Parts: sequence; C-alpha cells; structure tokens
Amino acid sequence: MAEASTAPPDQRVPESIQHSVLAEFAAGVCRDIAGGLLSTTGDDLVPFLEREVGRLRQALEDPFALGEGSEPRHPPVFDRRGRIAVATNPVVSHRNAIAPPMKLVRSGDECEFTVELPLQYQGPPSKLHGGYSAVLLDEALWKAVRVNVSAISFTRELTIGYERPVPLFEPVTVLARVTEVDGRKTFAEGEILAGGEVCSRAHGLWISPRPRE
Ligand SMILES: CCCCCCCCCCCC(=O)SCCNC(=O)CCNC(=O)[C@H](O)C(C)(C)COP(=O)(O)OP(=O)(O)OC[C@H]1O[C@@H](n2cnc3c(N)ncnc32)[C@H](O)[C@@H]1OP(=O)(O)O
Repeated sequence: MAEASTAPPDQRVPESIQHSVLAEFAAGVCRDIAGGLLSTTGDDLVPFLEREVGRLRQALEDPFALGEGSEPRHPPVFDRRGRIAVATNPVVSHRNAIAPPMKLVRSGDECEFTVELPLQYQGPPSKLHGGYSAVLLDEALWKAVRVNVSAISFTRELTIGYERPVPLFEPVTVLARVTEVDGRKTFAEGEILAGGEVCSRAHGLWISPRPRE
C-alpha cells in the first residue's frame, strides 16, 4: 500500500475535482472525529467511532458520487499548469482537517470572515483558546494585506488584546483592514466579534521580503 506522501502537494499527481471533493469530505469527518473524541465518553465512544468510520466507508464505496452535480465547497485554485492546487492553509482550507475552516464572506478594503469553533479549540470552558484567537487574526489580517497590497508579505509583528472570551459553538465574525502602507511595510488591524461585541483586537506589521539581488 502506498504511504501518505510528505512531499509538497505541487509535486504530487494531478488532482481532479472529484478527488478534491472526496478529500474535503474526509477532512470534515476527521474534524467531527476530533471534536467527538472530546465529547463522547464511556459506552458511547465505540458507536460514535463506528458511525464516523461508516461515513468514510460509505463515501469510499462510491467516492465520486460525492462530487456528482456539486462543486467543491472550497473553489479550487489552479496552478500555472492548470492543475488543481491543494490548499494546505491550516485556518481556511476545507481540505485541512486542522482548519475550522474559517470562511471568507467579504473581501475588499475590509475583509470579513465567519467561523464556528468546535470543542477541539477550547481553552477556558466553552471559550476559545487565546492562542487560536491569534491564529484567526493572523490569517484575517494577512488576507487584508494580501488583497490590498500587490507584493506578498509575511507577519513581522502581531499584537492581540483579549477583551472578552470568544465563545465556541456559535458563529463569530473576524474583520480585518489595512491601516497604512509604507514601502515594504504594511500595517493592519482587526477584531473578533461575537453577538456584535468585540472579543479580541489585533494590530500588526506585514513586510514583503527584499527583492533578491
Ligand atoms: C507563496 C507565499 C504564500 C503565503 C501564504 C501565507 C498564508 C497565510 C499566512 C498568514 C501570515 C503568516 O503567518 S506569515 C508566517 C509567519 N511569519 C514569518 O514566518 C515571517 C518571519 N520573518 C521574516 O521572514 C522576515 O523578518 C520578514 C520577511 C518579515 C522581514 O525581513 P526583512 O526584510 O529582513 O525585515 P527587516 O529588515 O528586519 O525589517 C524591514 C523594515 O521594517 C522595519 N521594522 C521591523 N519591525 C518593525 C516594527 N515592529 N515597527 C516598525 N518597523 C519595523 C525595519 O526597521 C526595517 O526598516 P528599514 O530598514 O527598511 O527602514
């Protein structure tokens, strides 16, 4: 049996829409298993796992039925050779089981995302782990920089203020915008909101690398 490759995805065999749909479905099952392992105890554990494995087995019996008449939930990105690029991003990619995934709902001067965090992101009871708030904000502010500045930039500084806990199990909004562009430096800010109230604020600096000599 072939082992899972650790090579970067662009070195793998070409993807199809159907493979992409199957992989996204499998990632969704993995997410449900990750959350369920934390909320399912005692005698409920075995039936829970059987159910989840059954969902995967059913999909594998007719893998391409999943894709019939449907588009991947995450529109495919094509590489320079016209192949589907595998989106590895650990915050927004539907194919990455670690990603919640956070969804971009508006893009422009301000970027808006929505996300609902299950139990595997818990810090305080029923609240989001603070480190994960920083992950969401890093991604959102980076996206605002990416949309508004042509050169690719990387996070140089990120400051987070935690004003209220971010709740799990309900939709929260993440907003981000650029505040200043100064040569290779771009400053951005943003917030996580729940029920219309700001829970966390972030500001930071993104820098595009110096052009190679
Ligand atoms: C294919 C891609 C897909 C990309 C896909 C990405 C997916 C989304 C990821 C989300 C975003 C991330 O997490 S990105 C990953 C996390 N970040 C990283 O790994 C970045 C690691 N850091 C770096 O690689 C580097 O530090 C860079 C490239 C960011 C900057 O390098 P550099 O060019 O050498 O920078 P440096 O000279 O130190 O600073 C540049 C200028 O900024 C000034 N400066 C530095 N800090 C500050 C500061 N706090 N406030 C004001 N100014 C500052 C300096 O004085 C200098 O001014 P002057 O002398 O010019 O006047």
